[in-house]
Amino acid sequence: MVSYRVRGGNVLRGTAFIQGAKNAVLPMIGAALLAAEGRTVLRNVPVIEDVRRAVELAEAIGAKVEFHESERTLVIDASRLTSPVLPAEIARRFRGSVLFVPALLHRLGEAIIEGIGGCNLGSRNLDFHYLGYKRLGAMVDEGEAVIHIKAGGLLGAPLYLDTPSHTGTENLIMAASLARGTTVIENAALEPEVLDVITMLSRMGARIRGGGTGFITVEGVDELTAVEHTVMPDRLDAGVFAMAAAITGGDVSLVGASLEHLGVVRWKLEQMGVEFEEHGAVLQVRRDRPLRPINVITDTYPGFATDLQSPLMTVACLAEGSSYIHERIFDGRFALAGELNKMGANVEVEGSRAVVHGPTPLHGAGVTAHDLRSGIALVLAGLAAEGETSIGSGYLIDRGHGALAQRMQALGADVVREISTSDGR
Ligand SMILES: CC(=O)N[C@H]1[C@@H](OP(=O)(O)OP(=O)(O)OC[C@H]2O[C@@H](n3ccc(=O)[nH]c3=O)[C@H](O)[C@@H]2O)O[C@H](CO)[C@@H](O)[C@@H]1O
Ligand SMILES: C=C(OP(=O)(O)O)C(=O)O
Repeated sequence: MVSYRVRGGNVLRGTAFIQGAKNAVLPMIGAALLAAEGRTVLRNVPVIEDVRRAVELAEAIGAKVEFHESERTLVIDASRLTSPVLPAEIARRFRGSVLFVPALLHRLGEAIIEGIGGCNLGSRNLDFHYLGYKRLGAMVDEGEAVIHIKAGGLLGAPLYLDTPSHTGTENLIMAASLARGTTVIENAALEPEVLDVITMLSRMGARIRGGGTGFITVEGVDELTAVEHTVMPDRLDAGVFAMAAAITGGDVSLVGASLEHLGVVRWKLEQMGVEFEEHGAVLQVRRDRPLRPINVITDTYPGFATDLQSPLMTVACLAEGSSYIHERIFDGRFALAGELNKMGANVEVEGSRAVVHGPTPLHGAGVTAHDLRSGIALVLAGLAAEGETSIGSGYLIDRGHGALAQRMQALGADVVREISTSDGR
């Protein structure tokens, strides 16, 4: 059992290194499995549990994978895939397992999905994925426990997404890249991670136009080759460290953060009183005035990222007035409110809306991470709280943030990662 212990009150100052993006590297591992020859090299890979699970899953289907963690580099040899089964015990532990399906369909003609994990955020449907595969010519059998997808050679087709699904767009682009003929995907996702995946696939030989426009055209090719690619920085990790500076009234330099990728998050934090300054490739973030309340509506990119809604809720607890949050992407993403209230916050939730009545001084407590982002949001709460906060289910935080305690400690925070055995030893 992993937990995080945070003693609050320290003002964060110094330099933090932003990791590579979780939500880019997972589809890139899926893309690497499309290459039937050679070895793919991925650099700037975040050392997080989701990547470790992805490595295990790739090995389970026959790929040879080396994760050189200290070099943050993955070397993937997918020349021999041997099993179409994504086994439950690995696949259920992270969402990225769903991104292995296109490679299995092209390389082995079928994918057998025994489970799909990821954060528990309410309904997380995959109907756009399945509908897309069907339109490309696959047969999808959605059983109670196992999903079986079969494809005897995919054919390009016009596709659309009801809403611009992040992994849905990536999966359909990958499926279309080796399908015969042309595929057009309407209402495609615009996230920077999706564009980074398109860049990698294009280097591999895929013919993809329209990334970032919402209309993507893919001309199928016969094969894709193994390449070297550097994963983009993680804008969610950057957003969290910016908010850590904000909540403690600190001043931090973020190496590898991009203001462009932060988008609306930057404007919202500025409205709250946070200052950003770019010094070449380093982003400085500081806050030395009282926090103002904020209104936030989450949306697909370029809207406010739902994954940063939880950390922002924590920051809003210290703002001088009431903040309003409308969560539009997931229908179960407010479990954090109850945990923050245990720490002295006053957050009211009604349906998809939350009101954060600030400012409320926070005090340390024993709290639980319900998902990755509520976990990191509780670490932020602990930084601002009086006394000690203990955050359980820390594995969920480790799914998406590597070396968190060390990186926080480097800024002067008192954050410790602890491991205990289940029998209390
Ligand atoms: C590994 C990864 O990249 N995870 C990210 C990805 O998740 P993920 O790709 O799972 O999120 P989606 O964009 O697909 O889902 C967004 C919404 O669309 C709905 N939907 C999606 C697909 C579908 O076939 N049918 C359907 O109804 C979902 O239920 C959800 O309400 O994007 C989310 C939204 O930015 C982020 O929070 C996750 O961090
Ligand atoms: C929801 C998230 O991840 P996943 O889609 O991997 O569950 C997240 O990163 O906050």
